[in-house]
Amino acid sequence: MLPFSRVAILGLGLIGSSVARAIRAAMPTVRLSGSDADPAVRARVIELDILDDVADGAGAAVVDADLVILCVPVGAMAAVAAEIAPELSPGTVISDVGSVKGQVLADLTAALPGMAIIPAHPVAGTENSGPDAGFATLFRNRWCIITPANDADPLAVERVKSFWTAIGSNVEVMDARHHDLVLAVTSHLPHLIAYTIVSTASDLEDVTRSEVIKYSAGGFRDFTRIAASDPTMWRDVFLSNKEAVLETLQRFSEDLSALQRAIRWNDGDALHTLFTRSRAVRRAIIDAGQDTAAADFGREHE
Ligand SMILES: NC(=O)C1=CN([C@@H]2O[C@H](COP(=O)(O)OP(=O)(O)OC[C@H]3O[C@@H](n4cnc5c(N)ncnc54)[C@H](O)[C@@H]3O)[C@@H](O)[C@H]2O)C=CC1
Ligand SMILES: O=C(O)C(=O)Cc1ccc(O)cc1
Repeated sequence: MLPFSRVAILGLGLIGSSVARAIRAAMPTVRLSGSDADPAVRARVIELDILDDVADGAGAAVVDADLVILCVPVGAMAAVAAEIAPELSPGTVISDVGSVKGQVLADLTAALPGMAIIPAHPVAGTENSGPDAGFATLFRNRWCIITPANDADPLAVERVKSFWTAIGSNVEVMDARHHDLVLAVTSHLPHLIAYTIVSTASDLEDVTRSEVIKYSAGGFRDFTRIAASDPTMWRDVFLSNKEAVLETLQRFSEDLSALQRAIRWNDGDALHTLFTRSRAVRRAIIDAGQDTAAADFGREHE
């Protein structure tokens, strides 16, 4: 039996449109509605024909839905929740895909008292945005972390778990605060570092912009992919996960200072030890089947 039969998706960019495509592929009988604040996105989604019904407003999209998924930047979750509040039927499950969970759980709980709120974070994405960037296999074999409050309805949690499993994800349930700490290290800090490196390189006065582009081999090129990620989305991530990001950044700055000292004092052993440890982390990720670059390449050519 399907966990949900009428799903509404609010925010039809990379993630919202991918969720829609994945539902169509895995659960074709589910009735799909949705909306987006941007009229150009709504028009494009109608052209792409990935939903049964594209409404002009979020309120109209959620009428009769048994699952509503908010796929907007984390800073817009509270406003969207307030907009849909009067239109929700009792028993509707509310979820989201935000990259930060503590703030979103608090915002949704405040705006939708008494509703079943089961936040989720598919740890899958790309640097692209908008409905054309989405694809049905985005969540296949990727983790989706579900972060319900302690007193959440266990049946609603099970239904959201089944939903993500049906579209190919591996599901883990975690406390929202713990999620935010883990993701600060594995996702938010790396994005901050990529934004900084690209900005530093293009600011350097003795290296012209064209040289940065011309000689952007290997490492720098990889950083530019991450640094091309959506500015609104990432502004919201850093402002919503301030505490964990600042804590992680403090640790990172200390480690960077230690490296600086090792280089200054020709401490080759310290450098070698650190680089050896890092290489082991990369190998562990590959052994665990979590290196997604090859998989992404495969998908683009499916
Ligand atoms: N991009 C990624 O790789 C991943 C993103 N996420 C999360 O998914 C969410 C969506 O991100 P993307 O799909 O990448 O962004 P996107 O920029 O591709 O799509 C977001 C859409 O939300 C719409 N929107 C913004 N404010 C709105 C409002 N008040 N009402 C209705 N629609 C509104 C925008 O017009 C846009 O079409 C974010 O919370 C992000 O943190 C989660 C996993 C991966
Ligand atoms: O493109 C990449 O490398 C990403 O890291 C994608 C991504 C961005 C944000 C998330 O919350 C989850 C995944």
